[in-house]
Amino acid sequence: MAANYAVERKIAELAVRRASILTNKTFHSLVKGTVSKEDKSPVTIGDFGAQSAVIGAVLHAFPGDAVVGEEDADVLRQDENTRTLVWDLVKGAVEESAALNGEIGTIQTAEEMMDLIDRGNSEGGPKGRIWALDPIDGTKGFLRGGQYAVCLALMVDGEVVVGAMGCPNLPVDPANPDGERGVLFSTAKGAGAIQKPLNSSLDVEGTPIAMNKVTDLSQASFCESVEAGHSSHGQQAAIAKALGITKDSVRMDSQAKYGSIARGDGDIYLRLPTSKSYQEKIWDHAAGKLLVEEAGGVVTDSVGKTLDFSIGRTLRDNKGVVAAEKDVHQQVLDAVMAELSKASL
Ligand SMILES: Nc1ncnc2c1ncn2[C@@H]1O[C@H](COP(=O)(O)OS(=O)(=O)O)[C@@H](OP(=O)(O)O)[C@H]1O
Ligand SMILES: [Mg+2]
Ligand SMILES: [Mg+2]
Ligand SMILES: [Mg+2]
Repeated sequence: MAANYAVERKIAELAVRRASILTNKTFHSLVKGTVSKEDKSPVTIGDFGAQSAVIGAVLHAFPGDAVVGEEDADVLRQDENTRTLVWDLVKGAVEESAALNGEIGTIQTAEEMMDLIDRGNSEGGPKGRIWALDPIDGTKGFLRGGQYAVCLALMVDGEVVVGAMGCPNLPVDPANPDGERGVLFSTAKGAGAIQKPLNSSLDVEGTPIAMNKVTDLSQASFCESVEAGHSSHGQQAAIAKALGITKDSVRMDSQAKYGSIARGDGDIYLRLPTSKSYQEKIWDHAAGKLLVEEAGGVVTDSVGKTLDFSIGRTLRDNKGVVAAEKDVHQQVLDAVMAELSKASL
């Protein structure tokens, strides 16, 4: 019988929940402790804190597992002020999530916190149990008050089998955008996908989610990145035209895009390569891709190849992402390939 990964999924949900408490606190505090990384992208005290909160939970439950995490603790080891800010956050989140600590443990000291962050240093690969973690996906969105997500997935022998995603700023009910915010998505391979309010009680099972059945592609809508540097907006507009799509795209940061199409807020998510050299990171796609597949979608790269999570920290054998409901994915992919081939002529 195939493994159902119910325990891993539960732990992933609890880990993401604890980290979301932490990021939500950072979001509402004046101090974000933003530091610029080597590639000029931002990282905040929330990113570091969330990485330790999640890895602590995963390793408490599964001490032998490996983790590919986006961040490392170098800055915190060098800069006492930032370290103290992050440690205050982590301590607070651990205290506030006391009801979860029996299953996901605590973090006792700033040293332990930094060691946990650095346990995200796995190189990934084709064998064994490896978690992929993006402690804050869409850090720019986080800083501008838009969408962001805490994203965690388990890969076994290079295949994504569990995903959990906390989206603290996403409306629980898309029809009521001014209502309650904070959504927890989760999924396991072959077991479907659900969403529940991030602050629901622990025994709430969640509501199954499914992609829209698209019968007429011209009525479909895109979910797209905010940053023009992350996906080519011009080519996307041309693809929309080719498919007869006239609805405005919904723009949002982070893997909340995968969550949104998985629950039917939009229909298609494209990430069109903007540079030949950029390699997508596994933590930017692992949880979201399984959510979409388990909600009735297909996810490939921009030439129709399966995303290969088994070759390290990046998706270096893939270019871009095309995610759509399974009956229309091929049609969308054809339009994407036709448009991208013009650029290489
Ligand atoms: N050049 C380039 N091309 C493609 N992708 C890039 C690029 N640079 C960064 N990133 C990664 O994009 C992650 C955020 O993606 P989003 O879809 O949220 O982008 S956007 O802000 O909505 O445009 C972002 O994730 P976080 O760093 O976790 O925020 C990056 O890993
Ligand atoms: Mg980043
Ligand atoms: Mg990211
Ligand atoms: Mg990130």
